Amino acid sequence: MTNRSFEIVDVTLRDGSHSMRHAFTKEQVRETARGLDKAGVNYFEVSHGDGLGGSSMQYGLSKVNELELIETAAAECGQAKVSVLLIPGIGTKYDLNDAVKAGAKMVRIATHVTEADVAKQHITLARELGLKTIGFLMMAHMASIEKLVEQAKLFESYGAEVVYVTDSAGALLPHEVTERITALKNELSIEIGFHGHNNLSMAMANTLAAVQAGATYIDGSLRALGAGSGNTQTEVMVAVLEKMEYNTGVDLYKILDVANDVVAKYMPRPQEVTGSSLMMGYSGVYSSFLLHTEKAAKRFNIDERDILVELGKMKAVGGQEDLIYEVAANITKKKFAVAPKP
Ligand SMILES: C[C@H](O)CC(=O)C(=O)O
Ligand SMILES: [Mn+2]
Repeated sequence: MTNRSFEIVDVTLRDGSHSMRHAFTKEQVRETARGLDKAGVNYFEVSHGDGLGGSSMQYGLSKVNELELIETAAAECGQAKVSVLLIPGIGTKYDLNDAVKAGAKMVRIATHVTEADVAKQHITLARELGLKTIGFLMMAHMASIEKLVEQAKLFESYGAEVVYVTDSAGALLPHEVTERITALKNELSIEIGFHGHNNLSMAMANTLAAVQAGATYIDGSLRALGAGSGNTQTEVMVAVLEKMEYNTGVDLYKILDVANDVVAKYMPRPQEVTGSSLMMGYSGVYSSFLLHTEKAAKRFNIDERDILVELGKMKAVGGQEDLIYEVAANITKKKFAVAPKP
C-alpha cells in the first residue's frame, strides 16, 4: 500500500523473545509472520531478544537457532520484509552476513545512547549488503537532548537511513519524547523512529507524541509482547492512528486476528504493568532486565524492586546483566550483616 503516513515496525518476534525467554518455536514464528504479512505490515523484526548472536548464558539461550527462525519468517513474506537487530559486541559482522543469507532485508544497529561510534563498521557493512539500515539509540532517557542529537548525527554520518529514539526503560514521558523527536527532526536529514516500552503505561501516549513530532518509523508488538511491561501494542496503535486519520497501511481486522488468534495463544503471561516493571520505568532500568531480576530475587529471597532501584541508581545499561546478581548479593549481604559491636 502506498502513501502510508509512517512505517509500523512490528517487534513481536524480537522484543517478544525476552518475554518468551527466547523460546520461540518455528511454528509460532511461522504463524505470526504469516499474519503480519497478510495484515500489511511492511517490516517486522526476528532475532534473539538481545539481537543477533544474543543466545548465551548471559542473555539466555535460544530454544531454536535464530537463523532458522529468520528463514521461517522470510518464507512467509509476500510483501513484508524481515528485519534483524544487531548490538555490536553481541552480534558480529558474520552474524549479519548469515542473517542476510537467511532472508533479512533490514537491520537495526543498536547501541547505548552515548556509544553510536561503535556502530560505524556495522552500518557500513549493512549498506554494502544492500540492507535498509537503521540506527537504534537505546536507553534514550539517559542522555541530554544535545548528546542524543550528537549521537544520532554520528549514525547519520555512517550511512544510517533512519535513527531511532529507543525508550528501552519505558522511562520517558510524552513531553520528553516530543522534545527529543523535534530536536532530531530539526538537526538531521534522515527519518526518525520511536520504540516505546509501557512500564509507566505511557507507550501509546509516547508513540502519539513521536508521530505528532514527525517520527516516520514506529515500533509495536502484538498484544504488547516485549520486555518489561511490553511495547506499544501494534493492533491498538493501528486502531488509534487510523481513528486519527493517519494511514497505517495495516488492515485492522487482520492485525487483530494475528494478535488474538496467534500471539495471545502462546504468550506465557499477559503483558501488564506490574510492581517490578513499573519500577523499571520509574528508576530508568533496561526493560530486558526484568526476568533476570525476577530470577535473582527468588534465588536470594529478596524484593525485586530493591534490585531494580539499585540498578537505576547505578545507571546500569544493556550488557551489564551480570550486575543484577552482584546487586542482589550485596543487598542480601547488607540484610544479614551483623551490626558491628559499639
Ligand atoms: C536489546 C534490547 O532489547 C533492544 C530494545 O528493544 C530496547 O532497548 O528497547
Ligand atoms: Mn525494546
